[in-house]
Amino acid sequence: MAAGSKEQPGTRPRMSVDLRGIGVTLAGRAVLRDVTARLAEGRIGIVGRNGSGKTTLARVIAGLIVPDAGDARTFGIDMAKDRRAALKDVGIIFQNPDHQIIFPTVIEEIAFGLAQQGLRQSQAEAEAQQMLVRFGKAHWADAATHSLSQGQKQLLCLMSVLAMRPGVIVMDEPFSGLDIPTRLQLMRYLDGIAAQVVLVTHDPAQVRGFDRILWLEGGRLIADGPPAQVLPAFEAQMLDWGGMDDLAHLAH
Ligand SMILES: Nc1ncnc2c1ncn2[C@@H]1O[C@H](COP(=O)(O)OP(=O)(O)OP(=O)(O)O)[C@@H](O)[C@H]1O
Repeated sequence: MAAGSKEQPGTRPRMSVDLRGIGVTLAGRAVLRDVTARLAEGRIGIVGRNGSGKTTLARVIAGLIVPDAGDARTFGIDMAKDRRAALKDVGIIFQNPDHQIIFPTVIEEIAFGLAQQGLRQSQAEAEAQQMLVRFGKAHWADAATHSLSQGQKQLLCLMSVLAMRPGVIVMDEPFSGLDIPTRLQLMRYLDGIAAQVVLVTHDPAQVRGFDRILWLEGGRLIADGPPAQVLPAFEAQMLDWGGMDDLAHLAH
């Protein structure tokens, strides 16, 4: 684990996810409504209840969903229209690593994205091996991906995305299957990377040290600000709703 291997802050790219009036309707239901935010900070947390629209917003940012209303740009580019730019500039880590991993061995999985970016296979595998070394997992190279635990698969997804050096990494509940030491190691590692991180979570503890928090409720942005301002209100509201017996307050 190379938690100490911080990249130079100066290498951090100019970052900007620009969301203007984003609306998404799925199966006839408004899932996101008029979400506007310009995200220039290095660490952004998106919090909200089940069904509040967090994953949908993460997918819009990554260019995987075209909004029905509004405009979404990352580094000035509409990632939904320019998949080549999206592949280069935006990394996404899904909630379920089984939806992401496609290759039989670890080294092939990490090398794939690098080859897609234009590296020769031998070069891609050499860089993939370096990424494994960085995480103290050189011995995983030939391991069968299906034999990894859920947490190990999440780590593999993270290494695959980091290897491609995206400007923005969008992570949807990336720590859900991880034990505490692995989660802490990964969070420490994330602290040191140059890319902008947009992290979706239910758990305020995971984003307390972040620069900015977006709170979604019913597809709307109901709070947007520093963690010290947004998270206490979010936690109080969650406890309040959690204490109610009226299930109508649960997400749809
Ligand atoms: N493909 C789809 N078709 C229809 N409805 C969808 C689709 N995807 C999501 N939804 C609905 O949109 C709403 C928001 O879903 P989303 O996954 O964005 O929420 P979330 O905040 O990430 O939830 P969770 O915390 O449970 O992962 C939910 O009510 C969900 O049922």
